[in-house]
Amino acid sequence: MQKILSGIQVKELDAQHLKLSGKSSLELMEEASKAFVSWFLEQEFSIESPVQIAVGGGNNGGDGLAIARLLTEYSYSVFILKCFDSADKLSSDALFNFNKLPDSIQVLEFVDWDLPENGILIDAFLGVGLKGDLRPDAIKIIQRLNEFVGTVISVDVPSGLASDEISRGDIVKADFTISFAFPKLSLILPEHAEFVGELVVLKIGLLGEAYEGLHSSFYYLENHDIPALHKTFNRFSYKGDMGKILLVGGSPGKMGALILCAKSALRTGSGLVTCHMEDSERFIVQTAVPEAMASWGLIPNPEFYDSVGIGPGWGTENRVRLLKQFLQDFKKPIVIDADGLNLLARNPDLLPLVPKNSVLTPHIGEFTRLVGKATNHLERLELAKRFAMDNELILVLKGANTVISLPDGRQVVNSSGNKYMATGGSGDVLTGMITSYLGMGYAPENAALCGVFHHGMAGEIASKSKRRSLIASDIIASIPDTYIQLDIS
Ligand SMILES: NC(=O)C1=CN([C@@H]2O[C@H](COP(=O)(O)OP(=O)(O)OC[C@H]3O[C@@H](n4cnc5c(N)ncnc54)[C@H](OP(=O)(O)O)[C@@H]3O)[C@@H](O)[C@H]2O)[C@H](O)CC1
Ligand SMILES: [K+]
Repeated sequence: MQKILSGIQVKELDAQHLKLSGKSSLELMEEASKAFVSWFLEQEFSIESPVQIAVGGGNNGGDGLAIARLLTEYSYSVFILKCFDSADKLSSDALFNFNKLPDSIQVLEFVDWDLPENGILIDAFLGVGLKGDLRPDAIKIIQRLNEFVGTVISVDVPSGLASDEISRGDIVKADFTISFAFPKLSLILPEHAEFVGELVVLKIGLLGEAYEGLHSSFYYLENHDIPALHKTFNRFSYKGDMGKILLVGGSPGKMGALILCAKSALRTGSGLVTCHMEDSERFIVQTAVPEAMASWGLIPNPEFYDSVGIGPGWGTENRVRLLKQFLQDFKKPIVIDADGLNLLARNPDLLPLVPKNSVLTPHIGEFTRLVGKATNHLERLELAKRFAMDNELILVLKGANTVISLPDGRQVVNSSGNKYMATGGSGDVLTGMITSYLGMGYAPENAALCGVFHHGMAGEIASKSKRRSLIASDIIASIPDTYIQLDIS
């Protein structure tokens, strides 16, 4: 997994990397710009779309100038919007690329810019070199850039966004942010989602020895990390190997949550799924999910199950005794979600009974009730880290970039998923997936990472054809495609 570095560390990395690799910063700029252009070409933006590139005086602007030159090689009409006073204000690498601009590129003073109705705006005004509060001239430029109605693509970070803290005020609102090497911490904070748009991270040769030497407790979970986290099964495997899991949840009017959870566990690969619920509701499960078994009345024998998932749609009335008994009887890691978490929040004496390395999956509301209130997401992530370490639990804080806090202090930021997944039942699907992996004998950390990643990826696949019409069942229906696309048998 790739480490996520802070803005200050990026500076350190740059200097160290150049020293150790013998590469020049100009070579690195060319590499970053080429990676950007490869991504740009993959999007198949119309060649008719004029491309405006807002260029600042630092190396972010230098990237923009190199991108401009490279894009003309692919017949795009490119305009440079000068957001710096004069060439003598440019960094040396930016100046080099300014002088290499082909004559076909028109260079406009920012003040002379007539906002076009459409097209593409590449924002290479300010990158990670932003220091302190924005100066008034920069604020004016950003406000103007935000009046553009076409597609806005920010280079490395949306201009005006600070790398390591919560930013407020004037920041470019991008449709896409194309960040180099690894995401900067601020790009994954929900407070910045409206500025970052869709985040794309492009690999550049910055990740050698110098990068290895820098410490961070934040990691980024991507496609290529996933296959190694999975267990493999052979042709002698039988349904018992694929795990026997118990899902406890549902209540009158909320049986859908348990059903989604069960279906998702089955699609994830569980061999045997049993749902435990109130007597009155058992027919619903038996009808909706014929592959699952139903249990009601007496508490099922925990010895029989490889893992347990508790909470979806469960309600909190008269549940404490049952939850306590599960926690006492079941010694292996379990998954706790939704009302299971609300019960823990109201009965903190139960927390020490939760088996070590269990996976808790709160959304922000549940997190606040269970762990505490934070004034911003950075603070919340710090609370999450402490909670996971102190209680030796895995805490999956759900959101646009779900963060998995591990008992050893690492915090893993998920890269899959999108805005269309914010729909009822999406969390129940995740609970089914993680419980399923635990039941298959995955180490709890791998179960949480695989569950979160495949869940997000299934949502991405489903939303290609569903967009805002996406419902939780569509995520379940796309789980098989995640295995196919990642070549997992
Ligand atoms: N290591 C990498 O990953 C690579 C990074 N690249 C790109 O480089 C930028 C970082 O470049 P840097 O030159 O360090 O800084 P920026 O271009 O982001 O910013 C410097 C310019 O910003 C102006 N500035 C700074 N603070 C303010 C402010 N408060 N208000 C207004 N303007 C501000 C500054 O102006 P000065 O007059 O103060 O000097 C500069 O003009 C990184 O983000 C990547 O895009 C490489 O190209 C590839 C490898
Ligand atoms: K930028």
